[in-house]
Order: sequence, then structure tokens, then C-alpha cells
Amino acid sequence: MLLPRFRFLRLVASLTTRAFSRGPVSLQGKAPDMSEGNAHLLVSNVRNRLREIVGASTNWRDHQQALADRLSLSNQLAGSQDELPVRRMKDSYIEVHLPLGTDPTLREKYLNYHKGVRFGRILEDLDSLAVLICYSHTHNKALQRSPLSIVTALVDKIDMRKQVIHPDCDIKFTGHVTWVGKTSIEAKMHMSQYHDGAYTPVLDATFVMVARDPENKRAAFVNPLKPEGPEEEELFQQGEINKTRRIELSTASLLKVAPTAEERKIVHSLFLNTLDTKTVSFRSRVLPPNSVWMEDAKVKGLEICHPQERNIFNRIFGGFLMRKAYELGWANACAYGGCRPNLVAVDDILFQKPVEIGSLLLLSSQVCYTEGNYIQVRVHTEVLDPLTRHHNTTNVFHFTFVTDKDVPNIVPQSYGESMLYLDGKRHFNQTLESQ
Ligand SMILES: CCCCCCCCCC(=O)SCCNC(=O)CCNC(=O)[C@H](O)C(C)(C)COP(=O)(O)OP(=O)(O)OC[C@H]1O[C@@H](n2cnc3c(N)ncnc32)[C@H](O)[C@@H]1OP(=O)(O)O
Repeated sequence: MLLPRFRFLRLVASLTTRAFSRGPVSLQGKAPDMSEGNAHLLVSNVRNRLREIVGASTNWRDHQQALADRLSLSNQLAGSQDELPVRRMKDSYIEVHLPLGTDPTLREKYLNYHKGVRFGRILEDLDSLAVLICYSHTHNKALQRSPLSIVTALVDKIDMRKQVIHPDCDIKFTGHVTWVGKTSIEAKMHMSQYHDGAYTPVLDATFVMVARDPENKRAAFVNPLKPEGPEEEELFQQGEINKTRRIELSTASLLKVAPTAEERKIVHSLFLNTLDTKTVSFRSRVLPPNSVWMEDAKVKGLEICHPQERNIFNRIFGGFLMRKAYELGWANACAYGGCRPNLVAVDDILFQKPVEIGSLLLLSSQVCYTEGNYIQVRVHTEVLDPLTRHHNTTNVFHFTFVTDKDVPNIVPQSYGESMLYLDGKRHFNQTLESQ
């Protein structure tokens, strides 16, 4: 059962996102200008299109040569943002189809055991689409290849509008650039599914991508964006607000500053609830009824990063990392709740460092916060250097799941776990607010 407030917020959100769901808001129902040939593109063609844009190798044995070829594009980078032509939102608008209803072979790739759609696959598609949107925004007709390496920096938010994605109905993705900084781009995407004679919204996603030089070493300028009309102005302003919010959240991170007074009270109350009243000891702890120690709500995994999962810049594809993290997080939520959870939101996926091909990637998922029938899961990934045994964090993922019945309360024991709990609570509250 959904929390009453949550249900109300979802309704508000579906009204506010309706304008976006029609495509770039300034188009007023007219077909977008598809001068770059992105009309009626199939998801299966997106990656090939990306390979063409950057000149990526299709065989691993050629990747060194492809990298060397890209190096020569460095002199095509703009020296400043002012040198680049201004773009409109409709310049980057794309519409991409995933014909699950009409292509049974494709369906097999997306089908899960429970006759639903593998959400991890959708995450991969969204990541590729976000990159294509950014290349459409930065497209320069005079150049055969783009000198820019566009990478995923952040999945700001993915809000589910529907919990069921049918495996046998066609899917449509639309999206475009909504905000631009100097070297970063915000892209919003919308996914809908054809069911009962009409396309209905399934999810809204906001990604932040960063442009780098051909070697993926330094940031590179991107074309400015000019919003047209009040609705595009609003989307652009929202992009500014999102940027400020991200800076504020990062400043207030529990990794940097102490919890607020309110949060300290929560932690202390959790601590008091676990004290053994029979002993006068801070050490003796008792698990309250219908609760699980945080320590017992982890699932871990390992991926060996093979060349097959590389992106167009010969690093591990961000979508692959998201799929693996999502599936681990889902499995953890499933084991924790004792039933099949549904995804409510993906929030604040940070791509801190690229993952090199050949890396040993350790994934660790933790149920970090629960409330009623909601489970907040954090997945942390790090690369292990087997020679030096050094660990390096590459990504942090946050997923909110809902189940049909209330789940046990998660209880932190150590101070570190309490911070994870508070961080999970912050993400959960943010999810509720944005719905
Ligand atoms: C062939 C089949 C595959 C086809 C699909 C292709 C898909 C390709 C997409 C990918 O797979 S990318 C792989 C996953 N992503 C990564 O590996 C990125 C890993 N992270 C990094 O490399 C760096 O953290 C990153 C480049 C994102 C940022 O580096 P820095 O922190 O040094 O950035 P810098 O300080 O130079 O700032 C550059 C811009 O990024 C912005 N930025 C940095 N971190 C950010 C963040 N976390 N959130 C939002 N914006 C951020 C920053 O504000 C600034 O924007 P503006 O110039 O517009 O002001």
C-alpha cells in the first residue's frame, strides 16, 4: 500500500510532467526538426549511431588504433564556449522506439522471470540515449567525427510513474537537453508504453553528462542552450535549481559534516531502543522485535570487467554498471522483504571515476533505511587492484523499492551504520518530495 502523502505527490507530479511528456515543450504539437536523422530510431541502433559519431572500434583488437585516431581530433575542440553556436531544445530532441510488442526476439533480452521487463536493461538504454541526446546538442555538421567524449556524471533522478512495465507492448523514449553549463549537460528523458490503445507515461529521468576531450582527460566546452518560450524557460530554470541543490546536498553530506540536531535525536533513539535494560551497559545490544540488524542486510557481488562491456571510449559502459548495481540492489530488497519489490525511484547515481576494462569490480548493496513497505537500498561499487590491494570507489547508487506488505525495520549498530541510515532517510524523503 502506498503512503497517502506519496499517492498525492505522485498525482501532482504526473500533472507537472505532462507538458514534458509531449516532447520539447516549445514544439506545440508539431513534429520536431529531425535534421540529424534521429526520427523513428530503434534502441538497437543507438549504440551503433554512437560508435559512428565518435569513431569507436567494433573489435577490441582495434581499440588502440581507434584511440589514436581520436587523439587527432583534439585540435577541433572549442577554445571557449562563446565560439560554439547556440542550440535550441528541439535541436537535441530524439524519439527512440523499443518494439517489444512486435519483435519477439528482442523481447527475450528484456524479459525477467516474473514476466515483467528487466529494469536494468532500461537503465542501459537510458544511458545510451542520454549520450545520443548530448551528441545531437553538440553536433557540428562540418566535422565527420565528434571530438567530444561525453560521459555520464550523474543520474539525478528516475521517477517511476507506473510500477508495471509490460514485456509485450512497444516502448517509446523521448528526450532532449534541458540545461547546459560550461562543460556539463542536463538531459531529461521520458519513457512511455503502448497499452490499451495509447502511450502512457512509465518513467521520467534526468541525467547529467559531462563533455571531455578526445582522450577523456580534461573537460571540454559544449554549445550554449537558448530556451524558447515560458515552458522551456521553466525547464532551464529547473536545471539551474537542480545544480544548486546538488551543490547544497554535497556540502551537507554526512561524509563531511555532522548530522543535524533532529537527525542526532533519531540516531540516539535508535540506540536507546536497542539497549539491554537488564544490564547497565552501553555494549550490550538487543535487536527490537520485527527488526533486522543492518549488518545482516547486505548482499555483495563481483564483476570482472571484460572488453564486451566497454563503452565507446573503452571504459566500462555506465549503463552496464547501473544494470549490475540495480540487479544486486533488487535481489537484496527481495531477500529483505521476503517478496518481490517494485522500483519507486532511482536517485543520485554518482559516477565518480571511470571503470577500466579488466578491472575487478566489487559491488556491495546495503538496505540502509525502511519505512512501512518501503526499502531504501544503497549500492557501492569499487575497483580492486589485485596487485596493490588498493580499493577505489567508482560509483554510489540509491534505489527506493516498495513491497506489498510492511517490511521489518532496519536497525544500525555502529556510528558508521547510523550515518548510512540517515543518508538513506535523506534520499527516501527526497524521493517522496519529488514524486
Ligand atoms: C558501445 C556501447 C556503449 C555506447 C553507450 C555510450 C555511453 C557512454 C556513457 C558512459 O558509459 S560513461 C561511463 C560512466 N561514467 C564515467 O565513467 C564517468 C566517471 N566520472 C568521471 O570521469 C568524472 O567524475 C567526471 C568526468 C564525471 C567529472 O570529473 P571532474 O569532477 O574532474 O569534473 P570537472 O571538475 O572537470 O567538472 C566538469 C563539469 O562536470 C560537472 N560535474 C562534475 N561532477 C558532477 C556531478 N557529480 N554532478 C553534476 N555535474 C558534475 C561540473 O559541474 C562541470 O560542469 P560545468 O563545466 O558545466 O560547470
